Amino acid sequence: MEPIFEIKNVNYRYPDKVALKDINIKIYPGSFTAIVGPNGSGKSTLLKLILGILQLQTGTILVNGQRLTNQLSDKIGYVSQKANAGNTGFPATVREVITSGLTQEKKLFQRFTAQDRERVIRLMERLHIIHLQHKNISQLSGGQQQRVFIARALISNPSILILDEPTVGIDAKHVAEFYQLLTQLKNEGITILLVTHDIGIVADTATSVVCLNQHLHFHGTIQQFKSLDQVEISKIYGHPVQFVDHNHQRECCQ
Ligand SMILES: Nc1ncnc2c1ncn2[C@@H]1O[C@H](COP(=O)(O)OP(=O)(O)OP(=O)(O)O)[C@@H](O)[C@H]1O
Repeated sequence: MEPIFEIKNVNYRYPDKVALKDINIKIYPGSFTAIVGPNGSGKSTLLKLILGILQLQTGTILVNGQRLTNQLSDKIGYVSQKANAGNTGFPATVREVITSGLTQEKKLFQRFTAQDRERVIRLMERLHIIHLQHKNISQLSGGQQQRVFIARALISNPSILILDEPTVGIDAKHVAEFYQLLTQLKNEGITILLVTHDIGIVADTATSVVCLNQHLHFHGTIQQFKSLDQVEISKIYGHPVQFVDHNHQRECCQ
């Protein structure tokens, strides 16, 4: 199988800080990859390079074997770290927020069609937010808002969904529902790339794991990741990280 993403020999430095050193990663279609690592380890920088928000300095990133272009970036849906917290004062309804995800594929002044409206409704049904369609986004809980931002990212039918710490500020019950939704999307064939601090949730939902700390410290399947011992994981994090058994599953306390 050909990788959907190939990151080759990528280095990145900000004026006063080296963020990434010699990163090589292959991501395969239909996988759910969690990118983990301590604060400041380069996770968001890597996502921004993949998304073309930051320009590559060295190395290459291929999507479906090609360098990223505007056309290819339509295949990627993105939910940013600030998506829920930053938009709470935004005066728009759920339906308007999701419809705004279609503007990328519209030409200037092109109107939304009945088909577009139908697509938005079908997606709201699929994500169980149809009952919220006329509510203002600011009236929703963090978990509901996050579903809406995922819907906005999915409306252009991307084959890849990239999320940067999407559950910050969301309570435990809604976090669990949120990961069920991501698992459902993965089962529907969407490739998922998720930056998170939550290793416990990763162990339950991801199929592969990338551990960053400037360098690539680990890249393998979830089974290989679970078989790493605590000393190895603590080395990656630069401080002790302890796995505990909870309901026969390993969870992680940092
Ligand atoms: N615009 C910037 N200018 C200068 N340095 C930056 C900039 N953005 C990030 N950095 C630095 O680059 C390093 C990597 O940052 P990055 O945001 O990629 O880490 P991260 O793993 O996503 O962190 P966190 O988990 O805290 O969100 C950090 O030391 C950070 O301070």
